[in-house]
Amino acid sequence: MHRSLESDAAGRSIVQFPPARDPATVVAGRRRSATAASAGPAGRREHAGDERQTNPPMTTCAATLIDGNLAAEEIKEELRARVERLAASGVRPGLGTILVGDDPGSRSYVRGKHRDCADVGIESIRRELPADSTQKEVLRVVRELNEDPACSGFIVQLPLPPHMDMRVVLQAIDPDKDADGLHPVNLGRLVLDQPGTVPCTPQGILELLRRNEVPITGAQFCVIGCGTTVGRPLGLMLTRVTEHATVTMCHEATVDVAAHTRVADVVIAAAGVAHLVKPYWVKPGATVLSVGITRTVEGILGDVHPDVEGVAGKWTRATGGVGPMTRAMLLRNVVDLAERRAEQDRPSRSHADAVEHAG
Ligand SMILES: NC(=O)C1=CN([C@@H]2O[C@H](COP(=O)(O)OP(=O)(O)OC[C@H]3O[C@@H](n4cnc5c(N)ncnc54)[C@H](OP(=O)(O)O)[C@@H]3O)[C@@H](O)[C@H]2O)C=CC1
Ligand SMILES: Nc1nc(=O)c2c([nH]1)NC[C@@H]1CN(c3ccc(C(=O)N[C@@H](CCC(=O)O)C(=O)O)cc3)C=[N+]21
Repeated sequence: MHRSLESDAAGRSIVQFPPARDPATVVAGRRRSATAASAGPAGRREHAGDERQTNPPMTTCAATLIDGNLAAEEIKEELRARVERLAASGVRPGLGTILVGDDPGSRSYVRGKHRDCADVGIESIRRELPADSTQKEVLRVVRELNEDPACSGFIVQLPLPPHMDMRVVLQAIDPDKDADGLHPVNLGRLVLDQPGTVPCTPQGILELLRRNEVPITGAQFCVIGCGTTVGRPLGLMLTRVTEHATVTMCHEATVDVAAHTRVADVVIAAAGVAHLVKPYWVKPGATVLSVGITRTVEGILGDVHPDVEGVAGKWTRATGGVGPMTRAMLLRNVVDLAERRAEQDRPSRSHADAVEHAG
């Protein structure tokens, strides 16, 4: 492998891409000449940067777009039926959100979550605190929702202001009300393959793959990013015996991420680095999901370069893919929690029988 290596201030190796004689640039060159007569709209070149980093726009053999909005709508339809059944037994699920500060992105996510709740009949419980609140004040609201019988599950919108310790706040959530699946008990249950609440985004990714008939068992996955909300739990889920995928996890110290993505049947980009995955990083026909988000003045940029469309078999864009599924899975977690609680609160059949006999 030919690549140029440098070291950063911490002495870690940095790979310069594209390396001058990297074999992938040959692939990119071949693609360029093969498609020279079918150049796509000029607008698709806007983030191309170095010409050698990206393939030219390809209008032929474009990847099939995986539609997260459609799958999320199907899931919401399933949830509406479950919510109606709960309502018939006198139970209304409720989702709580705790938003600290006024980050416009976070505000917009939370708004979206409550719109979704209204859409399927889940009650919304909103708590908002100013950015300069103390951690103690946030913990008080966490405890309040832990105790609130109307709240089946809740989330603390991340990131929290820098003066707070996210771990302390997440640990204060009752694990049986942890709608995000980010409490250490639920992450521990995931490691041990025990029932519990599973984080929304990896759950949404698996659901999206299943509904779009992307093979999982035996497939080679490359997950870029091992953060707590996406990459790390996704790796755990993909390697359970029920999924049995082979997974390579990449992170900032991975020397040559492209070497791992190029051999993958499925690439999941969850690093939060705009347009990280270039077309020449992708095995032709592979499935590529864009999860990481970078907000810019021009709008949302995903971790996957738009020209990947010309190489992938199936793919998602930065929006309309994994995002709506994350929201749908949050609703599903809340309905799961409400059903579990209703089951626990119902007197068991044997107990009810015993009462009847006694009477
Ligand atoms: N679309 C959706 O529904 C959702 C999107 N997101 C987005 O997904 C992204 C990931 O979220 P989260 O898991 O919380 O992220 P974190 O910030 O916790 O983790 C990011 C991970 O990416 C790795 N990384 C960063 N830069 C590179 C790079 N150049 N090459 C390889 N790996 C890299 C980091 O490596 P290291 O471990 O070495 O630091 C780390 O493991 C974010 O952009 C977030 O906004 C999150 C939730 C839902
Ligand atoms: N406790 C917590 N749980 C989270 O799940 C959580 C979080 N904090 N902090 C931030 C990230 C990010 N995240 C997204 C959810 C939906 C979309 C989504 O629906 N996006 C739309 C576009 C939305 C827009 O245009 O702004 C789409 O992809 O089509 C995106 C990102 C959840 N996160």
